[in-house]
Amino acid sequence: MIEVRNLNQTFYTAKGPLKVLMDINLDIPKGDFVAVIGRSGAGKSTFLRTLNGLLIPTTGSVVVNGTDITRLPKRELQKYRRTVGFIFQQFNLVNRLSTLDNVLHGRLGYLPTWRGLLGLYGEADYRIARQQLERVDLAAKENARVDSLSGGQQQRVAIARAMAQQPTLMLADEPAANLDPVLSEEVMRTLRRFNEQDGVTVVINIHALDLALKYAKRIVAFKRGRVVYDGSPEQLSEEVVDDLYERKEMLA
Ligand SMILES: Nc1ncnc2c1ncn2[C@@H]1O[C@H](COP(=O)(O)OP(=O)(O)OP(=O)(O)O)[C@@H](O)[C@H]1O
Repeated sequence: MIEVRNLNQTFYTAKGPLKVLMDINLDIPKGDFVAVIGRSGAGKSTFLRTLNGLLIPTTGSVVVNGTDITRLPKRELQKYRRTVGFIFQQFNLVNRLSTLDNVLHGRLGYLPTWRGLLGLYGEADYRIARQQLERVDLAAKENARVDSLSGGQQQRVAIARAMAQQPTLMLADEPAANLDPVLSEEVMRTLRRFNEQDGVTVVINIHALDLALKYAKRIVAFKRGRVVYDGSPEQLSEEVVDDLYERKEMLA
């Protein structure tokens, strides 16, 4: 369970303070699948980075299973981040390495640093990595250099790597943005499958509203740093969407 309380994020820029998140209050129960939507600059990525402990909020807290992760000592924060998978728009794989080696990177947080540096993974790490590769249908490609795979396959490798972390929370920042519509659906289906089969909580930033409505269990809409909708995909009305994307203003 994630409890976001009175979260505010202000960046102090050369042009003065920039309020990016304002008074965010959300409860995200285990196993939820949340799509965060909103216009560019609404604060979606900033919100995700706060959930991952990458950003310390200006004020407020993010309590995960009883612990406020925004004020953790470095070591504890590293431990927390081991349990959070992060999927990026640009896949963030190591191109010159094999598919399997990339998935094994998901195990690094469980290894002492020296073993990680030498790539000395244990049997269990290989087993977990191969299991995840199988689940994304890429077992046959384990020795292939990852940059020889298609974009959709690379994103599936990235998902397998995140799943190899055995995360309780999976964050994804526009994971389908660089993919064609068919591959985008495939990535969303994969995330939903892991969400349902493993009970992993998923929070995803996404511009494609159709995919958000089809695959998420819950929509959270941000407008200029505030939550303006939090509810089911079914109940998200045209009016809210128009207002969110300021469509009427744009057409006027
Ligand atoms: N570290 C930072 N320092 C200063 N400003 C920042 C920083 N990070 C983000 N911003 C600003 O905060 C605002 C919100 O950015 P954010 O990336 O969270 O938006 P977003 O909703 O994810 O947008 P997009 O959909 O384009 O990714 C933007 O104006 C951005 O320029």
